[in-house]
Amino acid sequence: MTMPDLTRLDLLRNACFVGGKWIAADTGEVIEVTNPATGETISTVPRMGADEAARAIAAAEAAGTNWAARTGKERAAILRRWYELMRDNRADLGAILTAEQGKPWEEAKGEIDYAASFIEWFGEEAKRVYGETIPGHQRDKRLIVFKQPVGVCAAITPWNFPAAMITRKAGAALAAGCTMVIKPASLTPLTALALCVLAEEAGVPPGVLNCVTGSAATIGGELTSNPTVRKVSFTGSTEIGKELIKQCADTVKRTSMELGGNAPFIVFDDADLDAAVEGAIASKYRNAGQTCVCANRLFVQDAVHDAFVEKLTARVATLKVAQGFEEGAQIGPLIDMAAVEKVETLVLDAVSQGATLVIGGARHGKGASFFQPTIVSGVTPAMLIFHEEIFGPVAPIIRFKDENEVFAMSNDTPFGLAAYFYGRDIGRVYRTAEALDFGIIGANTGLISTEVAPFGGMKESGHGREGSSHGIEDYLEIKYLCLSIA
Ligand SMILES: NC(=O)C1=CN([C@@H]2O[C@H](COP(=O)(O)OP(=O)(O)OC[C@H]3O[C@@H](n4cnc5c(N)ncnc54)[C@H](OP(=O)(O)O)[C@@H]3O)[C@@H](O)[C@H]2O)C=CC1
Ligand SMILES: O=C(O)CCCC(=O)O
Repeated sequence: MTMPDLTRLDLLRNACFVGGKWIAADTGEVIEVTNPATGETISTVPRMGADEAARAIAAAEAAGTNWAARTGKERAAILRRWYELMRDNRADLGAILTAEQGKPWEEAKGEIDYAASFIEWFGEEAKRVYGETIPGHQRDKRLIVFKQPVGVCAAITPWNFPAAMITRKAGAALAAGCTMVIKPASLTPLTALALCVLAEEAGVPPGVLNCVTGSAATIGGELTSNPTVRKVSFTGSTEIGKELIKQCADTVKRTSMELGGNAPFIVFDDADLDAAVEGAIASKYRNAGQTCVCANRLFVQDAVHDAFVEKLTARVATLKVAQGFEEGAQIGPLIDMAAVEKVETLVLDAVSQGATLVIGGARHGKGASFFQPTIVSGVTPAMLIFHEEIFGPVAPIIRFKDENEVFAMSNDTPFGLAAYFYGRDIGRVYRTAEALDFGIIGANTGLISTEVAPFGGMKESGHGREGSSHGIEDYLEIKYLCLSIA
C-alpha cells in the first residue's frame, strides 16, 4: 500500500516557516526527502544555511516581547487550539510521518497523539508558573522570587520521533513565554513543517515559532553562536550533543541535551515472564528499535534464562515486518542503509565472539533497509553490542547470577538514560531502582514515556528534563527581587 491521499494537502509543505512566512532558501537549493521503505523521493525542502537561520532568530527575537507579555492563560488558549488541530489531523500527520520516517502508520498516529499531549500539557502548565516569597533576612527586607522566559530558544531534533521531539521542546518553550527556532532532522523535515502549518492556524503569532531546514553544521553553527539565542535544546547522538555543548560555551547558553542510551532490561528470577516478554517487545522493538530508551541489553537471571529466551523468541517470530502503510505492519524499515550496516556489524561481531543467533540476524526481504527482528544470546561485555547503542531491532541477551553482578554490568556504560526491570520482591524492586544510574526506570513495565513525567538522562545521556512540571522550568529564568521597605 502506498501513502494514502491526505485530507489536507496543504499540510505537505516544501518551504520553511520564518517570521510567519513560508520561504525558500536564499540559493533556491533543496534537499530531497525520501521514503526509507522504498527509496522513493516524496518531496523536497529548502537547503537553508546560516543567513536564513540568523533571520529566523531575529524574527523570534522581534516576536518575543509581545509573546512573553501575554498571560499564561492567553498562551494556553493558543496551545490548546494547536493541540486540538493536531488531534483532528492525526491521520494526515501520521501519514506524512510514516512516509518520511518509515514507522507503521498506527505507530505514527500514536506518535502524533503523544506529540500533541506535550502541547496540551505545557499549555496547562503555562498557568502555573509560580514564584515564591522568602522570609526576609532583615526586618526591612522583602524577598520575592519570580520566573521569566529564557528568551529565544533553539531546538535541534532527530528523525526517530519527527513530531514528539519537536512538541516536547516547543510546547514547553512557548508555554513559558519563549520563542523558538527549530532545525528538524534533514531525513524527516516534512512532519515538522506540517506542525508549523497547524501552529499558524492555531494562532501562534508570526515569529514565535520558526522552522529552518538544511545544512546541520551551518544552521547549527548559527544557532549555537548567535548571542540572541539563550538556550539550545538538542535530541540526538551523544557525539553531536557534545559538539553543541562546546559551541554553546562561548556565549554561555543554557543547554538541554537528550542524547544516546544503553538501556539495561533486567529479568529477575521471580518475574512474571509473560509480562516481561511483552515489556521487552514494547521496549525493544518499538520504532524498529530506533529509540534512545529502547532496551539495549537484556539481562536474564540464571533460573529463568532459558524459559524467557524461549518465550521471547516465540513472540518475536510473530512480529510482522512490512512497509508502514501495510495493514498490520509492526516493524518498518530502518532509517537508512548506514543504520542497517551498523546493526549488521554489531550482530556479526557478537556471533564471531561466541554469541548465539537465536532468531533473525539478517536483512529482511521486504526491502533494502529492512532488518529481521533478532535475538542474540550468550552476549558478554567483551562484545561491541554490549556497549554501543544498537538503534535497530536486535535484542542481546546476557545471563546473570545475582543482584550485585547485574547492577555492576548495567551501570558499566557511560550512558544513563532509561533502565527497566521485572521482578516482584519488594525489597529488591526498591534496591534495584536505587542502584541503577539511569534517569528513567521502568519497574514491571516496558513503556515509560508520558508527557506528565520527567524524561531525561544522567552521565553522557545528557542533562535537563522534558515533560512534567520540570520540563517548563528548563525554559524559565529565576529572578530574585530584594525589596527594602524602609
Ligand atoms: N537520542 C536520540 O533520540 C537519538 C540518538 N541517535 C543516535 O545517533 C546515531 C546517529 O543518528 P543521527 O541521525 O546521525 O544523529 P545526529 O545526532 O547526527 O542528528 C540529530 C540532529 O542533529 C543534527 N545535526 C547533525 N550534525 C549537526 C551539527 N554539526 N550541528 C548541529 N546539528 C547537527 C541533525 O541534522 P541533520 O539531520 O541535518 O544531519 C539532526 O537534526 C543513531 O544511530 C543513534 O545511535 C539518533 C537520533 C536520535
Ligand atoms: O528516542 C528518543 O529520543 C525519544 C524517545 C521517545 C520517547 O519515548 O519519548
